[in-house]
Amino acid sequence: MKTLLEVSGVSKSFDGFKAINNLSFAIAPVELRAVIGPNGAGKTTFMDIVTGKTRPDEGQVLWGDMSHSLLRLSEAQIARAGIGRKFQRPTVFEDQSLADNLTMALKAPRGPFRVLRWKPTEDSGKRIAELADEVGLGDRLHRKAGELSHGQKQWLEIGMLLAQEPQLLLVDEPAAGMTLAEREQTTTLLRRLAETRAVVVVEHDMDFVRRLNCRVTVLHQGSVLAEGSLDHVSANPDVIEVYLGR
Ligand SMILES: Nc1ncnc2c1ncn2[C@@H]1O[C@H](COP(=O)(O)OP(=O)(O)OP(=O)(O)O)[C@@H](O)[C@H]1O
Repeated sequence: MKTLLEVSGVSKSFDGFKAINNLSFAIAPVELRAVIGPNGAGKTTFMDIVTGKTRPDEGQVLWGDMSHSLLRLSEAQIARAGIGRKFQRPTVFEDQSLADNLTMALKAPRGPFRVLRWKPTEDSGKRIAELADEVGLGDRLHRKAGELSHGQKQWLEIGMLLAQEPQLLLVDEPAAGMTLAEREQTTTLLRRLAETRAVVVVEHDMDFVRRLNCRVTVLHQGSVLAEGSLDHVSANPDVIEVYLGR
């Protein structure tokens, strides 16, 4: 199997506490993966390490066909290499229209001078409409982002990430604060996005994870406790003890 991202033997301590402990994780170029685990299992720290926000004490993080190490790259370089991260709280510009938000995202990524040189073209207009369609907001392009529901803001932000054409999308607790209908649409969206790229979803909501219908990695005390289908990991006595059974 081809691997897009390979994390191997990674550890990270904070004041002597091992938040990540000899963690290994790999994802294919086209794959949807859910990461679950109790509070403090290391899920956020794992994403911080992949995106360059936190430097591990040991281990490797390798990326792409050429297995380049990400460890020496800055957060901005890692984003440009093709890793997009969606934080839990949406951070869209509420006073701007959806089209303006998406325009900023199109301009943003590739170095500071791109913003200066960037001019709207017919192509960029088309791309903005495509991005809005892709996240189910095609009919709201000229509405202000502040008028969107919480779930719709999350989709807009995913659209803004897609503007940068990430090969790997990391999504932190998308279901939080969403209505049931929004959660259902979000699972559909994430599954569709993962048909052409790698998507890692960190989530506590087990119904949401079930609907993602993908391979699940269970983290516990900074290591992988179990991996496989949700049914497989749910039947694991260790997983039941530390997470699902509580
Ligand atoms: N910058 C930091 N300084 C000190 N301790 C930290 C830091 N970042 C994380 N930790 C600790 O590392 C452990 C793992 O935290 P992390 O946030 O990665 O877990 P998590 O699985 O994302 O939890 P949650 O589900 O609650 O978001 C926790 O015990 C946390 O307190």
